[in-house]
Amino acid sequence: MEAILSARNLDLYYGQTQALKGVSIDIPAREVTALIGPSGCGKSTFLKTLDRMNDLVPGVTITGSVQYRGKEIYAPDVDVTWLRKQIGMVFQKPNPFPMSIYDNIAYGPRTHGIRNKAKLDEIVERSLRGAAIWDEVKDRLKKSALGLSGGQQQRICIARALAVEPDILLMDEATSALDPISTSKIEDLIADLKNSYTIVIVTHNMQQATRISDKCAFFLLGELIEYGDTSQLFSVPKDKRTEDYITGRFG
Ligand SMILES: Nc1ncnc2c1ncn2[C@@H]1O[C@H](COP(=O)(O)OP(=O)(O)OP(=O)(O)O)[C@@H](O)[C@H]1O
Repeated sequence: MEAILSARNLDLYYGQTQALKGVSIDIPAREVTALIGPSGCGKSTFLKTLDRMNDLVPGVTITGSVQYRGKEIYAPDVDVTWLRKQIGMVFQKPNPFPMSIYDNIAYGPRTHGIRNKAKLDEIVERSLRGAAIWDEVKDRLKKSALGLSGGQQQRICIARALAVEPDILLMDEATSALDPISTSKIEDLIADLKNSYTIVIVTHNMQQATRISDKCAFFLLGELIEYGDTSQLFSVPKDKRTEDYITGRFG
């Protein structure tokens, strides 16, 4: 297995409160890894450590190691802008910028210095196609992204993430605010995207984890309890606590 992201003995404290306890994990390239576990167990915190989003939170202390393609992402010489270009994030609530669909997608490439109109047009079309929303928006690219439905807005956010050609996509409960049809479209999209990208998702929905993930990691109270192939984790969990969680005995 080629690990694209590896955490070792990762501890994270918010002030005095320990939210991650000695997490060690190898996340494979071009697969979907799902992080599951009850509310407050540290799933989002762990996801955010992977592109250093916790750095912005005052009072956070992080020890241990996270490597992206063998490079320590917490090393002092790491350019966080570069890191976040490699590792994109899609949030729970669709958050398109208050601007046109076109400008939403062109935003990232423009900040990275691309000005050429033909080049931007190409990136916008490729990204919207990649996020399976081109046909729905191609005739209204100059209209505000805020006029789209929630499910469409979320695909715009995925397209915006794809526009800077990331290596990895992190998704924090990216479908929990969406209706079942939009959810199913995004799940289909994730299945397509894993041919080209590594995807790590946080989900509360265990059916979703079984439908779309290859690997699954179960967290409890900041600890990684069990990690393995999704089919195995859900059919023959190794740890009693995993079994209790997936059978609905708690959480
Ligand atoms: N910015 C913060 N400051 C202080 N404590 C925080 C902060 N963010 C999260 N926590 C705490 O860290 C722990 C883990 O939270 P986290 O959001 O990572 O859990 P989660 O598993 O993603 O939960 P949920 O499923 O409810 O989103 C919780 O106890 C939470 O209260």
